[in-house]
Amino acid sequence: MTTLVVDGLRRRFGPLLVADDISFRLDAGRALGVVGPNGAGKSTLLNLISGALRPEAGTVTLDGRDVTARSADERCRLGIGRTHQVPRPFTDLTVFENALVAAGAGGGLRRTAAYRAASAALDRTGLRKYANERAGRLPLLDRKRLELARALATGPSVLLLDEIGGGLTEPELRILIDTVIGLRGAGLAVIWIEHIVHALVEVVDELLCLATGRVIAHGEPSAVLGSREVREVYLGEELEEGIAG
Ligand SMILES: Nc1ncnc2c1ncn2[C@@H]1O[C@H](COP(=O)(O)OP(=O)(O)OP(=O)(O)O)[C@@H](O)[C@H]1O
Repeated sequence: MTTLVVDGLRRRFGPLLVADDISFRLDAGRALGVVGPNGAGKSTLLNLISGALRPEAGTVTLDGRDVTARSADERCRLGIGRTHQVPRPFTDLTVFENALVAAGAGGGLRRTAAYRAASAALDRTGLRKYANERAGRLPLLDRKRLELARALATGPSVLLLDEIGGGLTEPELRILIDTVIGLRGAGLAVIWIEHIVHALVEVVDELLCLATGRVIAHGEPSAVLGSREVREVYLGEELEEGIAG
């Protein structure tokens, strides 16, 4: 069973502490939502897990293997896949070619295995019918799906999602939520950063709230959303929306 363990992660940017002793574990088939105000350190946390950033202290362990010293490319091959907040497809390549590049260059898969992984990623994200479209021509929902498909094509056991719900309509969001529920059901461990709290609450088993790089609450979603400290850092708006939704 895949287990991601994050232990005591710490990172600063200049004088600013953006990850302050962050620890948690996540098993296969579980989903963790990460919330927190702008600048809380959510994307930084994903970057520390994916290897885009190195911590000053702390470790990231995947299936009992310490990957802290591994590069982002190596971690991707070991099973940590991610999406980016701003989708970055190769706009001149087709949707299938984008997934194929991710399977090969990101996942380290070759030939038939890469084709299979790319093809499965398009099926899981509902993009099969656009396989031969140029990625640059896709509307927003499908660009988000392609970002997800590219992460899936790398063959992850841990999937890191960075605000893939932003800018979508409610029906589009519904499709995305169902897709992520399916991925978790298929045994992936999912970490999803999202400002749209009601979407997160439908998918995740636990929530973690960050503020100024520190975990201020972590646990069952309704308990986290009900906590006074969490409500104080949000000062209302997004969180009220989340609870109402
Ligand atoms: N490369 C960098 N150099 C310096 N400061 C940075 C860098 N990346 C992020 N920061 C700062 O670190 C803090 C945390 O940023 P981060 O992007 O992790 O927050 P976030 O919670 O993801 O925010 P948002 O919800 O707005 O995406 C912010 O104050 C940000 O300005």
